[in-house]
Amino acid sequence: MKVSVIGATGYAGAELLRLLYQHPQAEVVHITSESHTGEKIASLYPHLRGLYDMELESMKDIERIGRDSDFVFIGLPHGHAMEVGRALAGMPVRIIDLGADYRFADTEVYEAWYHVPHTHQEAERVYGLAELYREQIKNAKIIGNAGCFTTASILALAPLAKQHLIDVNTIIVDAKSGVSGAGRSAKQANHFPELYDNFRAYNVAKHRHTPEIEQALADISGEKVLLNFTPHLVPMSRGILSTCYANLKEGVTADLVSAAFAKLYGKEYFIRLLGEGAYPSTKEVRGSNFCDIAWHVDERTGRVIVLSAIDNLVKGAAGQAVQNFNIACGFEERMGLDFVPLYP
Ligand SMILES: NC(=O)C1=CN([C@@H]2O[C@H](COP(=O)(O)OP(=O)(O)OC[C@H]3O[C@@H](n4cnc5c(N)ncnc54)[C@H](OP(=O)(O)O)[C@@H]3O)[C@@H](O)[C@H]2O)C=CC1
Ligand SMILES: CC(=O)N[C@@H](CCC(=O)OP(=O)(O)O)C(=O)O
Repeated sequence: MKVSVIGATGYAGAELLRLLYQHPQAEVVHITSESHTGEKIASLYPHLRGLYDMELESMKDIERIGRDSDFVFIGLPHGHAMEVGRALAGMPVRIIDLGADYRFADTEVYEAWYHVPHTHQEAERVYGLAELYREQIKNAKIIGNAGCFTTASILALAPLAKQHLIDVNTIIVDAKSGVSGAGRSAKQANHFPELYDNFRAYNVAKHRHTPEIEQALADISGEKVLLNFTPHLVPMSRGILSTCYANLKEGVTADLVSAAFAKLYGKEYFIRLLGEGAYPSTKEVRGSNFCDIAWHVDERTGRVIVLSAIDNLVKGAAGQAVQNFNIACGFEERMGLDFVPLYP
């Protein structure tokens, strides 16, 4: 398959190049950047030196890139992928967008939280969370790859929402991310003295991943879902740990909770069920496409606490995009993704 990466100079795009390099069925034909057109990717990411020889191109001639490609991966900030999607709409090329433009079924929700007009409302799109939307992904023209915090949090709660074991309107998601989640461009909050030896929450009660988690859990449970999501920034480069709380319904036991996880994920290679009472950690999934999940039933409070860990750049972005690419192509889902986590 000929593939191109739009926005190859971002952290998500560069991680895609790392993964695609050793994918046996993908050949990268175009990589783009608007601010480094004409340069080699290794001048920006020396870890890729010797691996990609082509120059970064502008995406101005996106139709030509689309004609040359079976798949286009987009790693642009939200609001920009829609322009690419519209330009390629009449062509056979398929699209996997790592940003938020194609994640929402209801574009009014997107507009309300992202504060930009949705300019490709008619796009036929599917939500790209591989384990939960596999059937829809198979034939999709446009895949809106799930977000990073959202992947960790939805996967943690989906079995309980699906089996109606929790009151979905009592959910609290408390998540922590490494700083690569914020992208490569310089921001004061990500400056070393602000980050180092520090730990803080941000965007409380207003983070854009809130409606994305609500959308997926509502779809899975068949109920309207309102929840609280609080992200935190941790001074590490990669990794997300999501701690999710919900009230258990009357009579729900720890065994029922464990059975719900086994039923939904028992055959999922990339979801590793650590079981009741265990503790996933970001380092145990680092560099891999795994999502490690454990759960704790607190009989005293009647709550369940689910913990999930992913690498934000892999299962939370580029790895999931390749997993979706594999599904869309009918390839073995693990193809090019069978990494042992980089530990310690
Ligand atoms: N980082 C992460 O962990 C995750 C990121 N994502 C999503 O992936 C996308 C990229 O994120 P990330 O790689 O972190 O971001 P970066 O800030 O690291 O990279 C952004 C990329 O977009 C390009 N770009 C920036 N502004 C514009 C513009 N106005 N027009 C065209 N291109 C532009 C940049 O290229 P250049 O300036 O060279 O042209 C660069 O390639 C985002 O939508 C993000 O939400 C999703 C999940 C996780
Ligand atoms: C640490 C950090 O800043 N994380 C980003 C989320 C990651 C991202 O890029 O957003 P998507 O997953 O929706 O694409 C944030 O909170 O906005």
